Amino acid sequence: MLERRTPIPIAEAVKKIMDYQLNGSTEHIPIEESYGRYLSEDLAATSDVPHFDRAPYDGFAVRSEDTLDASLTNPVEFKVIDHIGAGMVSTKVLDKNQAVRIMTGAMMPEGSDAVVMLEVATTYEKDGTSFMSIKRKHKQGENVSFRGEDAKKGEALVKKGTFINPGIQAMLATFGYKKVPVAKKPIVGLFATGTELLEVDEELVPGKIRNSNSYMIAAQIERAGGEVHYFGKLPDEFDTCFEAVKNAVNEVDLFITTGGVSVGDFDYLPAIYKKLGAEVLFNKVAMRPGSVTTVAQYNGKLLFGLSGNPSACYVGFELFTRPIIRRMLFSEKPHLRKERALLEVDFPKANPFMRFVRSTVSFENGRLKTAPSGLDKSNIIMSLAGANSLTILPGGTRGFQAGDEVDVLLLEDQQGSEWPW
Ligand SMILES: Nc1nc2c(c(=O)[nH]1)N[C@H]1C(S)=C(S)[C@@H](COP(=O)(O)OP(=O)(O)OC[C@H]3O[C@@H](n4cnc5c(N)ncnc54)[C@H](O)[C@@H]3O)O[C@H]1N2
Ligand code: MOO
Ligand SMILES: [Mg+2]
Repeated sequence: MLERRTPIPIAEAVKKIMDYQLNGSTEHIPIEESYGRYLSEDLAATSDVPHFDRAPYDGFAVRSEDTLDASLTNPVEFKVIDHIGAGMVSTKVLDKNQAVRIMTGAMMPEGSDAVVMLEVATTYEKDGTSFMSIKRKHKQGENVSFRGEDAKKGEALVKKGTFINPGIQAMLATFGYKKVPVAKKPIVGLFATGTELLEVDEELVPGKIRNSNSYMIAAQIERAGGEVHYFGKLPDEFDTCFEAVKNAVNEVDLFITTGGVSVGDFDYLPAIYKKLGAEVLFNKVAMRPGSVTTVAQYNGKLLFGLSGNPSACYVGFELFTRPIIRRMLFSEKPHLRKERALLEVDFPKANPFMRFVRSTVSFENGRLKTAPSGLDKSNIIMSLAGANSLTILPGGTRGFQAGDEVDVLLLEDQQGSEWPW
């Protein structure tokens, strides 16, 4: 007899997964390789930045008190006693009406407390000695980049779990991180199931299709921050699949299969979970697409039985697998970022289940708007290419109209949501 499946609300399904407090771990990698990884420790400033007062302009370091009488009608003259570039340190101590020619980035000489920009100084020589004069006064601290103005030692800067962007790389370098503590990428195992599946380089033959899910999911795993361990494709044969899954699960942190989770005669995943003795957390979710998404727990490992239908598979990954990967990357906001957007088209048909429409969000006059990125059926592949978001249409008895404000989940965003449900 056909097993009846009871759909559970999506929030409940996501919660059941997130209740598995899978821990991330740290590894130290060369800073050159850290772009695109996730910090595994909070970052604080290990020194003041800059760690000395310095000139932000090319010009002359002076004592501001010596400039007080300078005016258009009364130029004040300074004797130039030294000449330093960035990285050089003057050994001179400024005395009355003395200046040091200084370049951007050089340390302020002792005694100086202001910088005269080259453009406002008149320079000349008398008997082989350099002088400059100015026609306006400079305040104490004028044109000085002070120690600690960028960061103070001990100041909290970035939280762990943050995506390392080019700016964070600059920060890491500034604080001397030759090796960077990052979250180890969770290893996500992947099998595609289906006797109909051809390899990418195989010619099309009647009844068979090229396996696209593996490549799609592999890219999604990488986008989420995980490492793909692709085991290949499997035919719809119980024993072959059972043995393959049983052996593969032990080699990875999380495990994904695509296909074979529905109620077809060759949909073996439910029976495989049963024979393994895995605990099924849910096997039906009140959502479209991806309603057949099945998640099980086996020896503390989560097994994601994603639908074979490409769009259902895609959505199932983003809603259920992505957040646990991000959690293992120490993120405090592991779910897709949720925003409000204006619908650009009508969806007249009511749907009992919550729908996730592959969409393109864009900005118009500072407001987000959203439109489907293609045909909205779960077996459709082409609509995935332009999808940078999932538009959420809650289930119920009514449809939606262009101009309605709806929630969208952003797929390409690093900020995330703490809990979007
Ligand atoms: N009687 C019912 N039939 C179906 C139901 C249902 O509730 N009752 N649910 C439908 C829904 S919704 C979905 S979604 C699919 C889920 O099917 P499976 O997860 O079991 O996946 P398969 O049957 O293996 O494949 C479905 C579909 O996707 C194609 N596919 C599979 N793998 C790949 C791949 N790697 N690359 C590209 N395309 C793939 C496959 O050829 C099928 O066309 O079940 C419905 N049926
Ligand atoms: O799981 Mo199916 O629509 O729900 O694609
Ligand atoms: Mg099936």
